[in-house]
Amino acid sequence: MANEFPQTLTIAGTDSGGGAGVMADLKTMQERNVFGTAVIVAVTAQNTLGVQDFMALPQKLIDEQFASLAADLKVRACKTGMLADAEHVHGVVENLKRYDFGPLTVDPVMIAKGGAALLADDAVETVRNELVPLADVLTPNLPEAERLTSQEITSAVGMEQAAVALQDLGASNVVIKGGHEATPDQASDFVLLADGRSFWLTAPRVDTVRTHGTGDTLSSCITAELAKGADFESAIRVAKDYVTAAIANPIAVGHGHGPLNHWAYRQGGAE
Ligand SMILES: Nc1ncnc2c1ncn2[C@@H]1O[C@H](COP(=O)(O)OP(=O)(O)O)[C@@H](O)[C@H]1O
Ligand SMILES: Cc1ncc(COP(=O)(O)OP(=O)(O)O)c(N)n1
Repeated sequence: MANEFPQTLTIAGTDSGGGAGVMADLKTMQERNVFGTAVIVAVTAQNTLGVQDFMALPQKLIDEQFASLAADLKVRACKTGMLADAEHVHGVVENLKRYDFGPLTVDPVMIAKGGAALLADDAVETVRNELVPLADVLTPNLPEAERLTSQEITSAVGMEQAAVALQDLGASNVVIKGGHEATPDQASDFVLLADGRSFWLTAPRVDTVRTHGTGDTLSSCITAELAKGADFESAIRVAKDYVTAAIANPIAVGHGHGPLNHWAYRQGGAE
């Protein structure tokens, strides 16, 4: 039905602390005026200090969540986040091939800011071979781009080369996030679009530890914009402004890597 309210889907893990994973995704989707749904792949015991424990759900229950959504809702865009291990990456890929949930944004989550592994080491190959080729948008941070390309990235040129390598693996549009870059002044992401055009998105680097869930927030905002019909370039540009505002207007929550301010963009926070 053409006039159905835009519906989105996140396929990821939960964060009991509310700052990352499915929680960050749904907050972002709500703020961007789309209806958010979720397939939970893993449950973490997590707060701003780190990940204390996690468990992936049985694949059968994950398959059933996909089937429930497909039987009723009209999802227009979806994203993946924490997928835990090779078996679950493969199971999610099978479901993404089975159902049409619109353009797919893949955030290839591997390691949380506190250092906890959210993807088993041997699953990187499954992400590279099975999930990346399905990605309409791929949003690795620098360590993830290095793992996926098996290349060390030490410069802007290295980010540009990695984006090309990731397109060669089958991703259509690539955003290499520079949050982990050692630049004191700017947070710069490199974007390579499917048609070959490329550009840098640059924002002032905020000197803060409240950066929990930045990657999730960026990728779920891209998903929300795509669900509303935006083209890939516009969706990525809005998402960069959204995450920048959410980082630049911090809220005091927790004692470690605090979560973002998901209201900031709507309230006219620095973009
Ligand atoms: N301190 C910061 N100041 C401003 N922008 C930031 C900061 N840290 C990250 N970002 C931005 O947040 C987004 C997510 O990047 P990143 O933190 O690298 O992802 P991830 O959470 O997956 O590690 C990117 O647009 C990046 O440039
Ligand atoms: C359940 C869950 N999913 C993803 C992450 C990582 O999120 P990210 O946006 O990369 O944020 P940081 O971990 O870098 O803060 C997570 N922590 N938990």
